[in-house]
Amino acid sequence: MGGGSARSALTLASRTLRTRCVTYLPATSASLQLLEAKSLTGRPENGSSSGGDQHIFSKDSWQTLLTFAAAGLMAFTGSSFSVAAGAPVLTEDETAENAGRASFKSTNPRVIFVLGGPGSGKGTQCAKIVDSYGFVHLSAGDLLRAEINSGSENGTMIQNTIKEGKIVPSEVTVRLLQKAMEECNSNNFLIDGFPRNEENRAVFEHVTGIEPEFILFFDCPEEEMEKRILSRNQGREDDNLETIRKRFKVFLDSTVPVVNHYETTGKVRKINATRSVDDVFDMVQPLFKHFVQDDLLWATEELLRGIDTGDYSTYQRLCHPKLTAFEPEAQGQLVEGLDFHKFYFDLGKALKSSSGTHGPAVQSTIVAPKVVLLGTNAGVVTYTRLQQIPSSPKAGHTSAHNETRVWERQKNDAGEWEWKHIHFHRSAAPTT
Ligand SMILES: Nc1ncnc2c1ncn2[C@@H]1O[C@H](COP(=O)(O)OP(=O)(O)OP(=O)(O)O)[C@@H](O)[C@H]1O
Ligand SMILES: Nc1ccn([C@H]2C[C@H](O)[C@@H](COP(=O)(O)O)O2)c(=O)n1
Repeated sequence: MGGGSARSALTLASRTLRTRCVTYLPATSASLQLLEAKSLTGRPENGSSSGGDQHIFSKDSWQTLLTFAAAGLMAFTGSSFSVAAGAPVLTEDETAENAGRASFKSTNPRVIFVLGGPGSGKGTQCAKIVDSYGFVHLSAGDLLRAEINSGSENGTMIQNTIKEGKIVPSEVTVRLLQKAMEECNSNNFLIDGFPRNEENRAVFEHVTGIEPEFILFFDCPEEEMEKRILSRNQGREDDNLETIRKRFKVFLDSTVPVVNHYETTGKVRKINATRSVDDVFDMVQPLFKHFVQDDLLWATEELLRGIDTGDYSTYQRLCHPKLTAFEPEAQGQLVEGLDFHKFYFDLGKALKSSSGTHGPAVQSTIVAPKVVLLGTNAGVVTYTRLQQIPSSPKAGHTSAHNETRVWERQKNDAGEWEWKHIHFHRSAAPTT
């Protein structure tokens, strides 16, 4: 499982760890950091002989920071993955509850507002982003149309407002969006056609407290949008020339000021939407790749937390049943499947219950992570893992391993994207 020795498994199973809040300090002195990194990791590429441009930390000061922070070598505000000793032990029920949660659902949803004139291609591009990047698409217009069709008490008011090309009162739209987000087992949302005006923006912010990651803005001339809408053929009541013209005016008068507001915060990502659907998507994709990388790192952190806490259900949920691995425990053999790894979880549990130990927790820190995507559905994460092991072989001992973990993104039975761990390689990191 990549969790170390049976002794460490005992400690892993004895406490459950909690991730600390993360803050990064801007690093300022690369040369000093490089010098100290050498003394910490002993990586030859960190030495002066390999030259300042070749070492792994030189381009990413935050990665360097992680290294020093992990070693307590500098003023420290966190690491990409650090766990607090002394966190409460989870009950069996709590562990089971964690296991049932969606991988990336947290209290901090990732929201992207998608704006652009009527017919600029928002819905079309959102569908492609959903397909490739696993976001949930919430179209404010679709939610309002569904509300009309549901026969709700607001239905007639919404219908008349839409027919007029006007904007529905914000509390109605925000309530629908909030409900849809809550019902969704995801943390990544594309909110399309919203906020349509300043009031939409203010009410959403007030009610949800969510700040968008960025605003994806499709820029398209009116003639092109008009042409597209008139040949859309979806039977929409507002796709007639008279209403289209009104919608264009509302867009200019009410939505463009919202875009301008976000311009001042540097959050607008403007895309030229006049080209073909595929060309436009090519311009959109770079804005989403780093989310996939973040999620992959997050999945890796969750996996390590599962290992450190002896939480086999988390491990099993994140791993493909045919996971393959090279690790020191396997004596140079490639092992396949989860049984080999489960042994250490079971052993840790058994040792814990026989000794009744409640020592401090094992603490894993990921140092210098690199995430390489292979398309949008596979990726490789490499890093050095520092494990602070309270009891083995001597109190406070730190072990260092280099780990390479390969992940594949698959759709589960509910049609949701999930990362599955399919292969790893773990070796002792050189310490001199
Ligand atoms: N880049 C494009 N080139 C040509 N046609 C496009 C392009 N993008 C979308 N379309 C077509 O234009 C029409 C409008 O696109 P879409 O429904 O995605 O726009 P929208 O911005 O979501 O519109 P609305 O705000 O009215 O809901 C659709 O018929 C779609 O197939
Ligand atoms: N935030 C919103 C979004 C949409 N509407 C109404 C008014 C729009 O003309 C209509 C259709 O929206 P679309 O599908 O074009 O995004 O829905 C609103 O009032 N407030």
